[in-house]
Amino acid sequence: MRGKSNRKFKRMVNLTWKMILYKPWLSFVDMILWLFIFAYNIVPAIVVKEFFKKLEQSSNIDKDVIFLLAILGVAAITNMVTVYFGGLCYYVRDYYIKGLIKRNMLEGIFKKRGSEALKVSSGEALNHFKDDVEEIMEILGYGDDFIGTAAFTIIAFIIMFNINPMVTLFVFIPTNIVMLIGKKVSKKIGKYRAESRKQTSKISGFIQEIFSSIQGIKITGSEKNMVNQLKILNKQRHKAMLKDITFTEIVNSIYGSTLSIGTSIVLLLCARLITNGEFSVGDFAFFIYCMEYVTDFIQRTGDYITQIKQTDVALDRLEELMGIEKVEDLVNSNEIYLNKEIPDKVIEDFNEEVIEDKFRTLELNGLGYNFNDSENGIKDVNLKIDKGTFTVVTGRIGSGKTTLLKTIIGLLPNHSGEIIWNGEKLSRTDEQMIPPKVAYTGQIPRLFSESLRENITLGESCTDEQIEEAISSAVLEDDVRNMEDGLNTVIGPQGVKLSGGQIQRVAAARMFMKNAELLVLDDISSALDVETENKLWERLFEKKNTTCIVVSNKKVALQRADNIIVMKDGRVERTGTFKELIEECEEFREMALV
Ligand SMILES: Nc1ncnc2c1ncn2[C@@H]1O[C@H](COP(=O)(O)OP(=O)(O)OP(=O)(O)O)[C@@H](O)[C@H]1O
Repeated sequence: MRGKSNRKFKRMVNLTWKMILYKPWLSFVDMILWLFIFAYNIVPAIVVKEFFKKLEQSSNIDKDVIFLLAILGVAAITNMVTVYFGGLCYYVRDYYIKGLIKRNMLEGIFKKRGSEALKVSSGEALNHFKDDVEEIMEILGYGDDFIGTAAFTIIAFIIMFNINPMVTLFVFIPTNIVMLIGKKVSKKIGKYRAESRKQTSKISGFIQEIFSSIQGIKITGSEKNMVNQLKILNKQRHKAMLKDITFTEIVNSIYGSTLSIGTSIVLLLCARLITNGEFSVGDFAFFIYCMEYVTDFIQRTGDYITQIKQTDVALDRLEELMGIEKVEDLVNSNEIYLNKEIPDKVIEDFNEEVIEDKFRTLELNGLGYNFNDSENGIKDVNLKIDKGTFTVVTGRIGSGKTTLLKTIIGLLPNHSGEIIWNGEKLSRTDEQMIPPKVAYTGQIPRLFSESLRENITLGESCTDEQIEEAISSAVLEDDVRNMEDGLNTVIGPQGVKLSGGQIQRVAAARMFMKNAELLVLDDISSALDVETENKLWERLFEKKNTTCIVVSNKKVALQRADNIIVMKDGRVERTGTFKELIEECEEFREMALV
């Protein structure tokens, strides 16, 4: 238990320190300004004290009184100016650090294997990007306030103690009581905050799932069920939020009322002392003036303790989202290009392990991948694929075809075995098996709600001929001709305006644009009629030197294959040509002759 809180303490210190060091000058100026803003309040307090002292001595408004009033005016203007610049520093630094954390989070997610990037829905992930990053930044803001009000309180304490030690102690004793209460209850604040964040994320995730399955909901007439589920989730969130806010407010009011009691005691004491002549009206004014700021210090100390707990929750959530042990690494210094263009080199350097030599062979030696330590996945796959060949991976549902392809191209990591390119073992397949060497089209292609042209080119500049060639290879030319705006037709969210077969071929055209040496296609012809599918393979074979690995159970593809891999229960059952397998492999015969 102690070890855990030690780790959390170290984590918070490291994180705060790293954030400060990311913009050291801005942080330094920000801290000095806020220290000054809070500590400077002692000036009007002293002026008020002197003002009342003067009035006690004489009721005439002489030039000393006017001088004191002038100082008050200057102090107010100085305060306004420093608050303006303090705010500016704070928000500029806030902008940079939030940008840095979000940049590093995005990099972390992009650097993960494609199929393992996010453990939560994208709606939930967006919540992490917004709320959790906000909570992390708050720690600096509350820290500024805490340090500033503490500085004021120390100066005020010294002056007050010199005036009257006993009254001073009555001001400061409640401070310590509140500190203790804050420490005791801060554990619960963290618990309630974690729960309310969790419930909020659940709702965002569910709404995002509803948006992405509108068709399915309509077809099955499940609108009412969806609304009911949303109501249930809302109720749970309502409960969690209510607990969170109520508890936080109760804690805050404890801080407030403890102080009010302390203040009343001081007022009673001062009244007696003034009557006895041991306390001047000026001293009394000074105490009352400072009391407000000391109260503020106590309130902000409480807020700071609460914020530390809330930031801890955000850090735990980010560690889980990113699958990292040191969340402080999210503040590792990096250029974020807020005011300038990102140089091409930065984007090019993103994948560091680029393969240089032209494709000749791909070998798989004992390749294996298991989903979440289960038996599901692939085991001990051995294969050799030569340049210019057409390899079809086939097998029953769940036999491991997709997993095999994803492991080859690095969307999933290989838990065992190795992948060898031209005799060289690959170290980071996810960074190496990419265009221009390898191009992949998944089983369920993802399209953007942009035009057909943009979906095919993905924003890269290319000639009309290149696009036409890719469209022709994907047997998409008739479809484009029949579309209202041709290539400029906007295809709607995830391509809702296209048929299943069209979506597959748009994704294929996008892949052909890359002119890759090795093409990997997962069941891309599943929604095509026989004629279109025949054309697709024919055009693919016309491309000299292209090597293909495709998942398919269709005869058209199987009969054209140089080599067929029959998968069963995650293992390679047999390999061979169509003819060989029909004669020798019962598993294949049962599937292919259906
Ligand atoms: N994300 C996942 N988590 C856990 N198990 C999974 C996951 N994805 C697939 N599996 C399991 O791994 C095994 C292989 O799945 P895979 O998708 O590779 O099969 P497939 O042959 O491509 O199936 P299909 O023909 O339906 O596409 C199956 O038992 C499947 O249930």
